[in-house]
Amino acid sequence: MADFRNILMVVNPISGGEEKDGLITEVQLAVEQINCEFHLFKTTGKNDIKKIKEEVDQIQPERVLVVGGDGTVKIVAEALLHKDLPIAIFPGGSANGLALNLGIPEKRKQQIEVALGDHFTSLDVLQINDELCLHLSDIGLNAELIKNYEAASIRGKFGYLMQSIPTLIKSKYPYEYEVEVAGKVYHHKGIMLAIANCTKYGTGAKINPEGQHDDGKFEIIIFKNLDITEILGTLREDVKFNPDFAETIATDQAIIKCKKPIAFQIDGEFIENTQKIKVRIAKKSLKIAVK
Ligand SMILES: Nc1ncnc2c1ncn2[C@@H]1O[C@H](COP(=O)(O)OP(=O)(O)OP(=O)(O)O)[C@@H](O)[C@H]1O
Repeated sequence: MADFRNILMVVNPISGGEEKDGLITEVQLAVEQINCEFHLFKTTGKNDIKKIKEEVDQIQPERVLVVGGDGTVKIVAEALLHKDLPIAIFPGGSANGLALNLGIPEKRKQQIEVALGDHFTSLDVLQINDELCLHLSDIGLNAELIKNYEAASIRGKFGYLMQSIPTLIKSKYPYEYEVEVAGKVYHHKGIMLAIANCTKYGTGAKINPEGQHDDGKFEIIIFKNLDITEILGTLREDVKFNPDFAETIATDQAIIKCKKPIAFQIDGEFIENTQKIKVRIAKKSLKIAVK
């Protein structure tokens, strides 16, 4: 176990709709048992990046524990950018895609062991326009679904399910994408274009079988149609896409243009309707505790 003096725990109190006091108490006990000072910061949804930066500057922790979903991990990552400070993830959102990709255990005791342990991975991060992306971003139908989910009042997985049929009915797909990679321009029509740093969504759907979070590359995957058999196939571990369904381009930077503004999401948060996206990778920028 690593040697700590201060640990900061950042908790999103509303993520995943679950109560987190039990987890906080358990982690606090484990931290105090190793004679380390425990500091707690609860996000408010307003200016959290700035406030976490201030907490970190004041406390000078050796590790930051994050309790929340992908959106919360992203907030913490933005606050810690360019600092060599490892984080640990306690999956606590309705979508925990990054934790799933990194194999963070499901049992609390093991999560605490990992969080206070000394095994790490170095995650590449993507810069997409002015935003950071740790995991997965997409332009098209899935982002449209997230936009509708965020505008509705029902949270959690059921909330997504409730929005899926109206999204399918209202969306104006196929969308037209122009992808510029290494001086080459590709034109595609499809239901969605994913920008993937990892392999899976938080639902377990494996949309980027070739992806690795630390290889200095990301994948652009264009999904051409709503083939339900292929979509269900992404739930298998050994996914192989039919080229009529999906096409993949691996790169370290790209420019994506759309004919009309299309819904665009990063790590499960709707960003805006957009027509142009610039993506580049920053290699191994975030140190995360893993098994
Ligand atoms: N106290 C708070 N009240 C309201 N929103 C908050 C609060 N703290 C953080 N947030 C917001 O929560 C979002 C991140 O949630 P996260 O993705 O981690 O969990 P989630 O359960 O997956 O979320 P969602 O159900 O919205 O997908 C960010 O938009 C952040 O600004």
